[in-house]
Amino acid sequence: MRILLIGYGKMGQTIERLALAKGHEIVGALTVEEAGRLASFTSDQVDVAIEFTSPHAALGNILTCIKNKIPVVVGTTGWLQHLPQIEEKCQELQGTLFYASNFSVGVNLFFHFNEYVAQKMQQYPEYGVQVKEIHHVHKLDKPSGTALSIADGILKHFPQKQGWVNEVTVAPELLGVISEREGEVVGTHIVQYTSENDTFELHHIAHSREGFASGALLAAEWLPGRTGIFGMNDLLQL
Ligand SMILES: NC(=O)C1=CN([C@@H]2O[C@H](COP(=O)(O)OP(=O)(O)OC[C@H]3O[C@@H](n4cnc5c(N)ncnc54)[C@H](OP(=O)(O)O)[C@@H]3O)[C@@H](O)[C@H]2O)C=CC1
Ligand SMILES: O=C(O)C1=N[C@H](C(=O)O)C[C@H](O)C1
Repeated sequence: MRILLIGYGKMGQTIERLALAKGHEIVGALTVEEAGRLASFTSDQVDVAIEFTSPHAALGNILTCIKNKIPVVVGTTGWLQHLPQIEEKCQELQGTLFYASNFSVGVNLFFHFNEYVAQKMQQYPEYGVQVKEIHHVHKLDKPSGTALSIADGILKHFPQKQGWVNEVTVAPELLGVISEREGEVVGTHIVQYTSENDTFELHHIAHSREGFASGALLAAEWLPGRTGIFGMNDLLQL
């Protein structure tokens, strides 16, 4: 497959390594300096683009790919407020987008178990719930995209909670989502239920970026030939 990497940082470089090992071709790897080159690529040259850049760059990159009929896999977090605009463009131009707050198979299993546990725990009001995420100090967005997906999965089953706040809270109508930035931590997510008597946790620790990269590559192999907006549930059928 001919892959265009949009973003050539920690994720772009990990994806390149795994893609070359699987026999794929990298037709370009764009950084900030070369961002303007994106518009010149067409679907004749690229089978799929993989976008891991920064929250403020994702919207423009996605719209350019849709305009140029290049299927695009997006891992960048912190841009979901623009989703309605992207959905509209995608429908208008028959575009192809795959996005996930986290491409690791383990985290997507975690999402599944998180919802199962939330559904059960909602029946036991003596337990409080909170989400915690820990990432490296370079991360630009908070809470992490993964923590927001986890929060959505909890809020769906806790009708008494009206939303989340990015701090510790004891307000029963709010879900606390705590963000910590520490050294080079790849990505840790914890859901914690605590009563006066005990605490139990769902805990996911990414040991490296390979899990994210191999998931993004799986999505890129699956995507060409499809039209619409897809995510990990479509790919993994969990
Ligand atoms: N969904 C998932 O599974 C995962 C998502 N992420 C998310 O992916 C994103 C990137 O992470 P990571 O690789 O660690 O970040 P890095 O900072 O290591 O790399 C970002 C790269 O994007 C480039 N870039 C920034 N803006 C543009 C632009 N407009 N056009 C082209 N390239 C651009 C940067 O260029 P330059 O080198 O010139 O600065 C850099 O090469 C983050 O939002 C992160 O949260 C991360 C891991 C997993
Ligand atoms: O910025 C990162 O590094 C990561 N970002 C994603 C997120 O915001 O959830 C996924 C992963 O945790 C690593």
